[in-house]
Amino acid sequence: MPLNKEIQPGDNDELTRERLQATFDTQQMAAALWGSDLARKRRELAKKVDKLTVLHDSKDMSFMTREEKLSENARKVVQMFAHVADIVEDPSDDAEMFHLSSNAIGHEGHPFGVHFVMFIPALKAQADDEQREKWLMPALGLQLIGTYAQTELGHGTNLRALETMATFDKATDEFVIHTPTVTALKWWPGSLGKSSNHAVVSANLIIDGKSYGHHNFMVQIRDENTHKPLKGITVGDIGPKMAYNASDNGFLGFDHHRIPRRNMLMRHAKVDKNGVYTKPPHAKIGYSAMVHVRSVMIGHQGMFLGSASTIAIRYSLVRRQGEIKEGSGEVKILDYQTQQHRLFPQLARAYVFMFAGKEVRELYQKVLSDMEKGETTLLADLHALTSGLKSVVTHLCVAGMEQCRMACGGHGYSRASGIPEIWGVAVGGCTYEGENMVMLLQLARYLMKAVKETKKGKSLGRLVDYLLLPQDRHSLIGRVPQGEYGPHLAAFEHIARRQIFKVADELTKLQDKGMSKEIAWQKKAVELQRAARLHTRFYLAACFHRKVQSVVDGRIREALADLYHLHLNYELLDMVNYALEDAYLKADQVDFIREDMYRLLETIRPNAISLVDAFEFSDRELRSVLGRRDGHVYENLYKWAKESELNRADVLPYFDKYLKPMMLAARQRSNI
Ligand SMILES: CC/C=C\C/C=C\C/C=C\C/C=C\C/C=C\CCCC(=O)SCCNC(=O)CCNC(=O)[C@H](O)C(C)(C)COP(=O)(O)OP(=O)(O)OC[C@H]1O[C@@H](n2cnc3c(N)ncnc32)[C@H](O)[C@@H]1OP(=O)(O)O
Ligand SMILES: Cc1cc2nc3c(=O)[nH]c(=O)nc-3n(C[C@H](O)[C@H](O)[C@H](O)COP(=O)(O)OP(=O)(O)OC[C@H]3O[C@@H](n4cnc5c(N)ncnc54)[C@H](O)[C@@H]3O)c2cc1C
Repeated sequence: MPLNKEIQPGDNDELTRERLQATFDTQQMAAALWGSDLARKRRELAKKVDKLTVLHDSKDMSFMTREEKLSENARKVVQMFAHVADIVEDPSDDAEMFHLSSNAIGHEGHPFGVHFVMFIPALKAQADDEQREKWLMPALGLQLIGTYAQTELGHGTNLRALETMATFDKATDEFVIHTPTVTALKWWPGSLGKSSNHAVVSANLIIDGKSYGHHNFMVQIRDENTHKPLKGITVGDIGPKMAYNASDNGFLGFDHHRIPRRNMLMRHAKVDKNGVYTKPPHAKIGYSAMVHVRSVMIGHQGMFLGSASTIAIRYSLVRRQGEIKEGSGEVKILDYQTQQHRLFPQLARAYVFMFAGKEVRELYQKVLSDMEKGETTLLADLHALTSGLKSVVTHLCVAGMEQCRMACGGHGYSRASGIPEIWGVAVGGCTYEGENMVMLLQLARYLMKAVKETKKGKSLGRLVDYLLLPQDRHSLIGRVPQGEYGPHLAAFEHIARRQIFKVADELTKLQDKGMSKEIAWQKKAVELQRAARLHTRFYLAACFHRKVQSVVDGRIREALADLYHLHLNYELLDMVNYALEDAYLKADQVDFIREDMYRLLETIRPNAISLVDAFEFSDRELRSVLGRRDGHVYENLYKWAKESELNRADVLPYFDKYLKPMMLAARQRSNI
């Protein structure tokens, strides 16, 4: 039995030979990546989706208009729910459902995207028991379609400036929801434009003329039967986007629209019938749906980068171009060192992002169950961690995916590669759920508080314990045996700690000179976001270390360790300026890191296909001609191109309408 479990009769021979070189069992690696239970469920659900033709794309989405895309994905999502009990083991398991939707529907969006990822989590965390009964149960039972309407045309980041009003009317025991200006229109919510009939709406709570800041309200926006907007509500689609065009992101305006008082989500903050307001136990508890998405995004983004790496690495083993030694025949492009250097570090990042995604979900679950008991101590840690990870992971993912696209040459630019769409979806993640730079500055706030605690000999939390440790003056990289690469990890720690203390000292100096805290913050904002990035990159490297250490099977651990060591080298070189500034690393150590990285590229090369096969993306899920498991790329690229709508006729009307008359006229002129 070969160790790579993807080998099948009829596959491209080149790929089979590559797969036979695996040093580990790909299904065991899949278990390390996804968790053994989820890996098994993914495998089984993919097989079931393969058999259920009603879940298959009716044609490649690249050849569809937006309306066709919306309709196609609405059709598939309805079929998916109709068959869900036969396909998944536990429909209430978000991870299993996500993988089902990834297989059957893809990532271009569908009417229930925000319903599951924000609307339901908002109800779970913020609705009281009676409200859960009223809306959560119908939402889970698909009796209604919900969205999360927070961002406005004028403001997305600065939530304190949101303008939508929810004014309490004591006489009728109602809130009057109103959009006072054009900039107050809700703008962007997913599935709002044409699909949803309910929304969790963020609006400023106003009682007796006093504003209590924004709170969340349940608002029905469309009639349950006719689907027409209710009186006092204007709603529509905001138009085409870079990608994600099967989602109808929308706008929404209210003209003194009335809802019952009990439509304010009241698990934590409350308003009684006399207009008496009760504060929540934590000022930011109403932000929980955002924290939820930030926590799931990390693993999803890792998956997007894993998909792009799979496509590029498989294709690089099919594509031959040029010779390394003259006369010895064209080589697979993955045999070029530059191609390996382009792709393997992205593969390593995909792995670690998936591991970090798992860790952060565990912390989220813990915080959620604490919150249920009114306990909010870990909320700040979770906010800091998710803010940093969300920003660094999305940024590195899209940079990595772009490398994958370019590594596929011309065919990478074609939608047949599958990379443009997932890149477009992933890059949205740099903006949604908190613009990256803004979220890095949120983490920086936490880090600056941590420095203050450290100076008192205390730690703000587990994530920043390392700030209490003393700084070494010189790195031991290349000075001691490599072992588990401890000196490399220590270098990540050193770089992060130094930048964090450096910027904290600079802030103090500016304030000592009389500058206000806010202006000093502005003067150092770029350095602050750098501190946040370095802290997060250290977290990621340490997470990779924890994962490798936890693996029991020797062959899996060895293959993972190669990726981990490559990651350490590659990322350190990417941040090397920070280590050179204080001469922590010497030039010869940088050379040592480089040479070790080149060695690791060669070590990883024979396992490359098995490391991507271990993601176990089905062809249906990958939606890529270049990334096909069987490697039959060229004949299928030709087949795909023939499906282009432009090939429906040899001559298209625009030729007769514009080009032919122009050429005829030009010929006539030349005959005169
Ligand atoms: C069938 C299908 C099945 C399954 C489907 C499964 C999955 C689906 C998959 C994909 C999903 C599909 C689609 C999803 C795609 C997109 C969804 C995107 C949705 C959105 O974008 S919603 C809108 C998001 N908006 C934002 O993120 C706004 C960003 N801004 C902010 O968060 C805040 O304004 C802020 C944090 C920047 C600042 O807030 P503030 O002004 O109120 O606070 P301060 O800066 O003054 O800070 C004060 C204090 O509070 C702390 N703080 C801030 N936030 C939090 C928090 N969340 N938790 C805890 N603490 C917080 C902050 O740190 C300060 O603390 P300090 O101690 O005073 O320093
Ligand atoms: C695909 C997609 C789906 C979305 N889905 C939803 C949804 O379902 N529901 C919803 O409510 N919203 C949704 N959004 C909106 C999204 O959450 C916001 O666009 C996002 O939070 C960024 O806010 P903004 O657009 O106001 O950007 P801005 O804040 O205007 O950002 C513009 C620039 O200003 C900078 N900037 C802003 N503030 C600061 C600051 N304090 N310090 C330093 N720099 C700053 C930013 O870094 C950025 O460079 C979605 C957006 C996208 C793209």
